[in-house]
Amino acid sequence: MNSKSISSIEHVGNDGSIMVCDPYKPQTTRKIFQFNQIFGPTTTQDEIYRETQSLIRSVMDGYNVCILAYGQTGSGKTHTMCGPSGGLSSNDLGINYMALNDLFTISTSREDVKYDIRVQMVEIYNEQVRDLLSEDTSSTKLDIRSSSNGLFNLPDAKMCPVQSPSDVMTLMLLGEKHRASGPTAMNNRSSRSHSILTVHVNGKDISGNVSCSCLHLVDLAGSERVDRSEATGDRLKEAQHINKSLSCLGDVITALAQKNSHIPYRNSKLTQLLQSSLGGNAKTLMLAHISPEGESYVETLSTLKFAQRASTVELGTAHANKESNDIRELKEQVETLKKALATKEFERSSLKLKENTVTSERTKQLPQRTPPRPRRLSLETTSSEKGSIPGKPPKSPVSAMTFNRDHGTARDKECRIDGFNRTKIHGSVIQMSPTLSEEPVGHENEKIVTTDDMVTSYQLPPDGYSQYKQSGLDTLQRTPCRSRYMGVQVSQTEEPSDAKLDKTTTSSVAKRGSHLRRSIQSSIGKLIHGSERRNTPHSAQATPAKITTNANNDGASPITTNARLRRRQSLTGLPPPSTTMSRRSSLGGKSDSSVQNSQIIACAASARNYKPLPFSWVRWPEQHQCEFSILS
Ligand SMILES: Nc1ncnc2c1ncn2[C@@H]1O[C@H](COP(=O)(O)OP(=O)(O)OP(=O)(O)O)[C@@H](O)[C@H]1O
Repeated sequence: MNSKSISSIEHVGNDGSIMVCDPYKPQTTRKIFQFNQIFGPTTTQDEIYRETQSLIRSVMDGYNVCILAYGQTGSGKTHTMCGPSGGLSSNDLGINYMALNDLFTISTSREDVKYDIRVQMVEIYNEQVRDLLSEDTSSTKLDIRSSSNGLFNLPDAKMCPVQSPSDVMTLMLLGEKHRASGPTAMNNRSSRSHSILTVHVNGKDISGNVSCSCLHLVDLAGSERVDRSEATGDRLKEAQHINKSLSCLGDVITALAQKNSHIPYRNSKLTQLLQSSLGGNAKTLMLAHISPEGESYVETLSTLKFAQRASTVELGTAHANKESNDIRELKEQVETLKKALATKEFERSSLKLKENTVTSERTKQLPQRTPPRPRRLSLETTSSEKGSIPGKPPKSPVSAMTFNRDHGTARDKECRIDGFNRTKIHGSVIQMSPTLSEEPVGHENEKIVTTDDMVTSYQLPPDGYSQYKQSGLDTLQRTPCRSRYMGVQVSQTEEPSDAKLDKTTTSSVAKRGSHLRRSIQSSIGKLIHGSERRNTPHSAQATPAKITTNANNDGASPITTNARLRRRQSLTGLPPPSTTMSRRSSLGGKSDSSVQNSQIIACAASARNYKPLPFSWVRWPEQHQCEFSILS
């Protein structure tokens, strides 16, 4: 303090009170603050340390302790904590050194406890944490990690074991050397960073009881008014970071004092690292440094207000981090069991994962070995398979009808029915959906719906339809009764107009769905295979009769082969096929009617292609049935 300047401190009481006023505005109100202890300018380092010695000793008992030096720049923080700048003399040693020295003294005095003391020293410079005990501090930027107990620490900071006070002296000189400092108008050797010296103390007595604690000795950078410190360039940048982090510290102190639910520890590296000391169960001591000169009245008032606020913070009850041998053994057992459990869980999950992998691989391989067989398909396939056995009739489609009725009816109700063909199309799709839903959806299943959507009028397969159009047979589309199934519908409704059909169809959706299904089912193994069987003497009569039965759902009006052939001939003008002609030759053979044959050839070729896959038999005949119906 300049001897010529006027002091802002009017009175210091023995009870820890202090009264300040602005010496340049004597008429302003005096401010009185109350603290635990006030130290004057003539107080020695040793006297200050003695006030803190009890705290230092409690570190050896397992308590966490933090001593902070706060105040404006040039107020003596570094002097108090580290001692005089430029070297350590035995007379003016700072709290840091004296504290560590004391720890060693206590350590040697307690013969029944073995202590392990390690030291870390870091600084927060421009909001970056740097290791002061590392040889190359510029490249050693430390990350703050959150530990399991929610507190922050610096696991990557160099931890130096110390055996004696001389070790401590060496490390502190190294840290001071590395610490960022620079001259300002307020201080020739102003600290431009916050330094944190952390002493980790682990003790273990002869009974096996252990204690673990740490001591934070914090020398904060001084708050400064830039107009007074005349900081520019790097100094200005440093000052901004310093003031910002100190502001964050003030926010945390304020939040703690007001017992807010949220404490903004994460707003700065400083408050993160000091979280356990500021709001935890540590024993914390703040040394507030002020400059008594009148020019610093504003800073002094600010520092005193801050310190008073900090003094109102209620820390949690400090407790020693001690563990008895029994507790420690139990904890070790718990940890061992936890690790064993985790290993078991891992093995179990690995096994489960393997099983899932094997299952999925099997599932992938399954379709290759066994093609998907929809329920309805099984009926039709059975029918076709049985149909290949002479004398054994195809399986009745009743079960398929029963199965499809429910689903088909439900779907029919949802659909907008605007005509026979649309109704039929939906019927055919609906028949597929419940069947397909029980099997893995295959590519061909998707094609079914697509094809139905595309060929809405007559349910032709796309390729068949194009060939059909090219052949000129599309004129048949305008003929209302080209489909056998349509013929059945017409006979029931008598009027094929859309309006009547809508009424009829809507009122008897379920029936029509059944008819459709029966029709398609009967067509699936009978129009295709049946036509093959027609070439054999025993099946030539049975197959068309079954088709009609399925279409009419009553089995009362069988159609003979001759009638069928006559009708085909009347529609197509083709001569009746030879009885010895196989289906393939009759459809795809050398017929005069290239138009009809080309159409049917497409279907037959499709049938050949799809034949190895029973699944395809389900979807293809539906289209084939319609195709065949139109042409027949
Ligand atoms: N109690 C004291 N007795 C003798 N000299 C002191 C005392 N306190 C501080 N000084 C001197 O005042 C100057 C500034 O002190 P110091 O560097 O400790 O301040 P500071 O608060 O740490 O400043 P900054 O925040 O800028 O680092 C130093 O030269 C220091 O030796």
